[in-house]
Amino acid sequence: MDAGTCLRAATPRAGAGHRTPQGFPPARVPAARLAAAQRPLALGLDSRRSTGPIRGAGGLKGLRCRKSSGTEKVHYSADEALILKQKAEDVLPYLNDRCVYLVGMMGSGKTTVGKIIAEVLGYSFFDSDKLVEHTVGIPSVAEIFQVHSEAFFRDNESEVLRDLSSMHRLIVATGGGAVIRPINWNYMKKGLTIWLDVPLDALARRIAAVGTASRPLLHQESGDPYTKAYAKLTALMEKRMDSYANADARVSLEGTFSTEFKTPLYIILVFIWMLYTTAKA
Ligand SMILES: Nc1ncnc2c1ncn2[C@@H]1O[C@H](COP(=O)(O)OP(=O)(O)OP(=O)(O)O)[C@@H](O)[C@H]1O
Ligand SMILES: O=C(O)C1=C[C@@H](O)[C@@H](O)[C@H](O)C1
Repeated sequence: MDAGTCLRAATPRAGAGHRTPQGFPPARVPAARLAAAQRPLALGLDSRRSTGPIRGAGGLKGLRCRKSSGTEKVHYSADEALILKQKAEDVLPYLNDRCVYLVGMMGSGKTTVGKIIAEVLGYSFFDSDKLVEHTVGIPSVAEIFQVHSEAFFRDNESEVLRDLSSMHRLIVATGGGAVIRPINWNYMKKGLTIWLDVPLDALARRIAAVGTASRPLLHQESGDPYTKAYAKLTALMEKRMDSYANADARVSLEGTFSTEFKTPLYIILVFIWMLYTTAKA
């Protein structure tokens, strides 16, 4: 499948009119380049390297990024890394130390993409689900839902977002449902918000592949995981579509099951481009 037809960057509202900034690649990277990850390069996603003290930590003071269970390396060729570095340098002055919040449905890649973006920009990465687990003292969102309730989880999620909103230079992967509470938008709008919009079909496949146990809103005891996840995601998306559309920008992924998308370079480039246009606006 042609990458250029599968992935496009778009603004959530029609007519916002983002222009391609000078020097940025068109929203298309040759497949050959994507496949050319020959020389592994120092763009590792090591969560332990993104853990420096953060400014204005408020209620989350002293907390460090704990999302990853280990070191995940994403290998780029030297050419690709250079492109990313240059694009990051273009974006940073416009970000002006603001936080970037990634919003989107469960499985849309907020964590995967967020860690890479943080690495590229030299920002710290946080996952709001993990922060809720940390503050509540229960190791999984599923257990928080079980022991307490969804409402309890949402209250804590709002508190986490409030605390994060006083900080700087963070990439935050938000929980899939963080968008449903208007107060959370008050917090997130202190930074930039990007909606990672992935077709439900791709989401259901990804989620079915890893199981639904960690995602309480999708969990079911029996039945085909893909079919059930797809049905539940569809219902959730119907309720949330307008909320996601509050984001400052939308990155839309179509036909994501092409193997090309296992290499996130293209997505990252589009993200950086969206950040550039949004931050500059
Ligand atoms: N572009 C992609 N192509 C294929 N698989 C992907 C892509 N991005 C992420 N994935 C896979 O999809 C799954 C979900 O990704 P990830 O955890 O980053 O999503 P998320 O939005 O943070 O989810 P949640 O909100 O449920 O925590 C993971 O197994 C990840 O490897
Ligand atoms: O979409 C949702 O409502 C959720 C997504 C996850 O990230 C968790 O925040 C939780 O499982 C709820």
